[in-house]
Amino acid sequence: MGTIIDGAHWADISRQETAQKVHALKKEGVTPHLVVLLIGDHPASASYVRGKEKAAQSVGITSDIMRFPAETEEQVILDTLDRLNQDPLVHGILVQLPLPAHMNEQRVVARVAFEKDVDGFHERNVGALSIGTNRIVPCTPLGVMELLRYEQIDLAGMHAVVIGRSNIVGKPMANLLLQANATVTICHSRTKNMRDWTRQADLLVAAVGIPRFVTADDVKKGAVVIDVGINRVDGKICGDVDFSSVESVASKITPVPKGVGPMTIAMLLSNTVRAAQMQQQG
Ligand SMILES: NC(=O)C1=CN([C@@H]2O[C@H](COP(=O)(O)OP(=O)(O)OC[C@H]3O[C@@H](n4cnc5c(N)ncnc54)[C@H](OP(=O)(O)O)[C@@H]3O)[C@@H](O)[C@H]2O)C=CC1
Ligand SMILES: Nc1nc(=O)c2c([nH]1)NC[C@@H]1CN(c3ccc(C(=O)N[C@@H](CCC(=O)O)C(=O)O)cc3)C=[N+]21
Repeated sequence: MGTIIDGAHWADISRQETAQKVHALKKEGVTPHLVVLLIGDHPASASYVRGKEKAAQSVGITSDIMRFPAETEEQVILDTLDRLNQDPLVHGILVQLPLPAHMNEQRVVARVAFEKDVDGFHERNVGALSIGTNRIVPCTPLGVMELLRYEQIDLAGMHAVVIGRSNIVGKPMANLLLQANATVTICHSRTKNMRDWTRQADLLVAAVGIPRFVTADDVKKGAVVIDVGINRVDGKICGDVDFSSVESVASKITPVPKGVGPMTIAMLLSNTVRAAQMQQQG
């Protein structure tokens, strides 16, 4: 039976490190400040955003949530972002996704000043990650890398298979694993005979968005399995991995909840401090 990776514990450790950095910044007269834009009434978003607010407070980061009705014109959001970009007291800006259908996600995300883009979604931050001059790295894949580091998993030479190629998770995840010298395979909805790939994985990262998509038959004995998925089934959240079957095959596995999710939030705080530090240094 595999060891369960305690994401809640590691997120706690990470937050303590971040709190110390916040303390040091405050001595220099800088209080890291995060602004979250919540547009529309996507039910999960409201609860995530409250979680972010609470976590920020716990490490001494101040935060504002700006709420906009779903029918808000995109221009209002763009103007708001322009103002926040100019405001020296704002260090981090996050636009909660998904956006209402009438908004152009790419255009909105591109409007956040890249220095304040604590999600790491701006093309400048994406480009930096891609050429290895990392600036701000997307929270979820960064959180996975931190978990692997805390668990002392040496990725060099490992075959890492990532299921999913989104800009938020799959692609940056693959880039980070490549930087850590893993051999990386990315699977997606057009991959043929996917099991042939996943069964070769020493590290398997599932970021698909389908409940319990990965089963024991997809996993090599002794593999490390990271479940990024957050799915709501019958009012409960579950991952993209069929935990009960895969647990007995994997050497280590993240649960859902209390796996990658809490690390994502911890990395948002860390990115906010990083952004404040970079703005402080000019
Ligand atoms: N824990 C956390 O902090 C976070 C969790 N999440 C969760 O992670 C999951 C993935 O999120 P995200 O990347 O944004 O999702 P997307 O829907 O943007 O991407 C899903 C990816 O999975 C691929 N895919 C879909 N169906 C299959 C299939 N049958 N076989 C193989 N690949 C498939 C898609 O392929 P294609 O490109 O071909 O369509 C796509 O690349 C979701 O459950 C989400 O809720 C997301 C962000 C943060
Ligand atoms: N601009 C933007 N940035 C994001 O980072 C972003 C986003 N939009 N939109 C939605 C996704 C999803 N996401 C999660 C973060 C934490 C948990 C989390 O902490 N989950 C807890 C459980 C929470 C619960 O019980 O509902 C856990 O896994 O233990 C989940 C999901 C960030 N996202």
